[in-house]
Amino acid sequence: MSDESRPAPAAAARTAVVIPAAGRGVRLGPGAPKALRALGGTPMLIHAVRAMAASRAVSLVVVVAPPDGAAEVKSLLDAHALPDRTDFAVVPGGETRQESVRLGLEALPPGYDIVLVHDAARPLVPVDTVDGVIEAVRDGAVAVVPALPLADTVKQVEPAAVPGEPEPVVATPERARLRAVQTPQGFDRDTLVRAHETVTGDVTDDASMVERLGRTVVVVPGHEEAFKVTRPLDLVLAEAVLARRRLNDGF
Ligand SMILES: Nc1ccn([C@@H]2O[C@H](COP(=O)(O)OP(=O)(O)OP(=O)(O)O)[C@@H](O)[C@H]2O)c(=O)n1
Ligand SMILES: C[C@](O)(CO)[C@H](O)COP(=O)(O)O
Repeated sequence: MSDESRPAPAAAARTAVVIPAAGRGVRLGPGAPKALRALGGTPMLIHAVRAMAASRAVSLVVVVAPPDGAAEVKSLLDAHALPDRTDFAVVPGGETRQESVRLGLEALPPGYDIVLVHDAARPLVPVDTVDGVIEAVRDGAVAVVPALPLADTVKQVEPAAVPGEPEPVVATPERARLRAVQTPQGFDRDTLVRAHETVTGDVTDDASMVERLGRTVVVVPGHEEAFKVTRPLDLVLAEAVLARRRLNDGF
């Protein structure tokens, strides 16, 4: 079925979220798996779960835990206050983000027509961004990514033949047409499942798998606070954003 002929899901279509949280966090440095590290005294994963459950449209959250950490993640979810209206499940993840997302998708029960995929490593995404993605899928898009314009100019390079040597620039893409893509990414469930069943090779996000199916992916506004905690400085920024929120909220 083409994008044009796909009927928009009913406004009542149920939405589930898969949270890949099985990464090590190598770029963040030594320590516990990244999703379990503390942000403002609470594991990053719990912030991400709360950010998804903050949307009234979300009725199920499936967390994809580090392969040997499913029991620990279950205990964490039990130990933290989470909304009653949302169901939670935990499954063990895989070697790559792609594999972890696939394992999360396989754990989804029937009855959820819209699926979001959200990095545990983006703990501070605001609920308006989550709702904006869901609304765009409800309006008929098969794949939706939140994204921001770039502040830096981007160069395409020829990787250096010898590591450490200067890399020759081969092109400067027009910045006005580039976007930095975040999560949650939102999908028509059948389309995302097909993408994970058929697309092979290295990809860094789920929407690019849908692109490879030849389907249209659309962009909605992302948010500065939906940044990914990847390197140590990102954790400093996340702590500052959280402290500002707590000050503004008066707790
Ligand atoms: N095998 C993997 C690898 C990554 N992820 C998840 O995918 C998200 C985005 O990945 P990234 O920020 O790259 O996390 P890590 O893989 O943990 O980071 P690094 O590459 O620095 O090790 C994270 O929530 C991470 O837990 C996952 O579920 N399973
Ligand atoms: C999915 C993602 O967060 C979109 O920006 C990103 O591609 C994940 O990349 P990473 O290599 O796992 O950090």
